[in-house]
Amino acid sequence: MTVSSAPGKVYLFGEHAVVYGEPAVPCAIERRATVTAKARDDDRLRVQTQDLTLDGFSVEYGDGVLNADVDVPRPLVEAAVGYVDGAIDQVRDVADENVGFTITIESDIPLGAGLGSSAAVVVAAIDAATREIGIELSPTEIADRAYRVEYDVQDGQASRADTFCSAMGGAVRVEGDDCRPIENASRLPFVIGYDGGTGDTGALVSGVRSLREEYDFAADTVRTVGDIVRVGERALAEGDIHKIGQLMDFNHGLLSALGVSSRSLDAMVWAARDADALGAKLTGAGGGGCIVALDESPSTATALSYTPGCEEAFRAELDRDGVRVEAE
Ligand SMILES: Nc1ncnc2c1ncn2[C@@H]1O[C@H](COP(=O)(O)OP(=O)(O)OP(=O)(O)O)[C@@H](O)[C@H]1O
Ligand SMILES: C[C@@](O)(CCO)CC(=O)[O-]
Ligand SMILES: [Mg+2]
Repeated sequence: MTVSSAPGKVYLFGEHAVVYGEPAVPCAIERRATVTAKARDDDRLRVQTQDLTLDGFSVEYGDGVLNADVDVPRPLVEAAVGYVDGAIDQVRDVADENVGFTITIESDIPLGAGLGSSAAVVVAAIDAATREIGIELSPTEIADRAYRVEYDVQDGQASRADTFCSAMGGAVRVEGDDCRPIENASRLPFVIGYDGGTGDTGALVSGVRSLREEYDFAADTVRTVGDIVRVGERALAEGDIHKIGQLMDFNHGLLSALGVSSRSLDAMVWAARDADALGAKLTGAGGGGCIVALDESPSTATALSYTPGCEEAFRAELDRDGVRVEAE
């Protein structure tokens, strides 16, 4: 039995635009997905997951047959196991044989809410399952294989940002295939607001793609997000936290123009701004889920906890650890 974990993330800047080759800066946070992999005698895959939304179900499949042990609609089960299934396909590709596994997932990353739960689950699953059969992949190799899974599940519309960040930890910079850690990133006082909802990453990415194809000004908006990131990474290197906050606000405005915000995300962003946060924006695919704000004081978290539509507000520290083995 092997246990590995990998962190979720927030985007300081650049989600969506990163899909079209602009740079982005995601930062790993101390909320993790933990995956236990146990090799089986047969070549089947059994997935057990404990999660707020899925509320604990397990499925088993092999030979194209999928059995859920609870009465969950089949499309939901298929969607839910798509990432794990893809991760195990990658492990089988590395091993060059059809190894079977029982996979158990525990995660404190809200699902489908912009904190990169999918990337964390895939990265941790690839690490745990390869180690379980005696193969040790480097974090960059895990990131690359996890990216291929996200790319497939998101119908060919994915960047390397979430998976690279989860595998490496810390703050990272991703531009196309160029992925690198940001050394000595200044400490950022992240506060997260969560509306309890989710966004469909694939559908939101498709929406931005259509706007970009239809309007030159939408394509310009995507490029402008890239400009914000380029200025933002200099502010990050200089530790200019006020400028970082201002650029986060600008980035949120452009994401909103691209149609990926929502009433509750906007309400949480404005609650944070009213509480004198240095900046606030949605994080990840949007549509519903989480915002990230910068505030050293408790004001933003308190204001968010009284904001209608905000289900949970919490502080998140940068997690310098990427994927790591917890038990072997
Ligand atoms: N605890 C879990 N157990 C099983 N599958 C999970 C778990 N957490 C996440 N997943 C998988 O990840 C999917 C959610 O990924 P999605 O990309 O939509 O959102 P996200 O990664 O949380 O947010 P974003 O990509 O915007 O940062 C779930 O539908 C499920 O397939
Ligand atoms: C919206 C997006 O940019 C981030 C989702 O966390 C999609 C991706 O990069 O694959
Ligand atoms: Mg995701």
